[in-house]
Amino acid sequence: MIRKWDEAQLREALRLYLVMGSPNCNGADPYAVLEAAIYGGVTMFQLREKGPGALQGPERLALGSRLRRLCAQRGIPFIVNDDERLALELEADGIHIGQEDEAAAAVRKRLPQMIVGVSAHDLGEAQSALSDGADYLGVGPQYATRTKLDAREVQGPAGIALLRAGGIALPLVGIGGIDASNASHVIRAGADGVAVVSAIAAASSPREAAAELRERIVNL
Ligand SMILES: Cc1ncc(COP(=O)(O)OP(=O)(O)O)c(N)n1
Ligand SMILES: Cc1ncsc1CCOP(=O)(O)O
Ligand SMILES: [Mg+2]
Repeated sequence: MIRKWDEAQLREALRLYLVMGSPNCNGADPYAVLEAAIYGGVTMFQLREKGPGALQGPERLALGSRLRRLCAQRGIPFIVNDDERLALELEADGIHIGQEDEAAAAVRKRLPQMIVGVSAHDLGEAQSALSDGADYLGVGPQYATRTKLDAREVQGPAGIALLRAGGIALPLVGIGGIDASNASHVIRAGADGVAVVSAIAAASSPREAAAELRERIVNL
């Protein structure tokens, strides 16, 4: 089976991963936020339309199609959070699922062509995700976050170092409370990149916020 993104390309794409939906954009148009963020250096995008005020039904689909098209035009992977049906409708490049979502092995089997990302909080979950066929891991929360109210306990970059020391070589990103001040610690712990919501989506200039993050990640 031919996948559009091989492992090396995926590792590169995970470098600066923007995760967001309309509730994260401080009233700004998510399209404008994503467009600016890509100019600033974002390399992958996940539509996570979740939380108070999240769009539903046709409005969600319409937003998803606009963002999907933008990612295709700019050549960056477009991932959908949680919702397999929406991922298929939007012809997404991938889907991200957590420990409380559908079983990763079943999703992998149904969607062999897609990038499958899985949230992992410890070595056991990372090993299961690997044997279930995950393409990458999201590991966190690295730092305190106000974006995900049901997030697990903060683990810090040490959580990533533990996975690497335990033999997990899969592409992975840190997520949770990451901004330009702490991103380098996450990369140094062994992550391929950082996944960010508010540090870019809620910034007064998403373009500048993305550029600053990128600078901190690339010039270590
Ligand atoms: C890249 C990335 N990592 C982790 C998550 C969190 O997924 P999950 O645990 O399923 O929580 P929700 O995002 O669904 O609230 C993610 N979305 N992306
Ligand atoms: C989706 C998710 N998963 C773990 S923490 C988190 C939210 C990260 O948001 P922020 O980057 O604003 O802290
Ligand atoms: Mg989820």
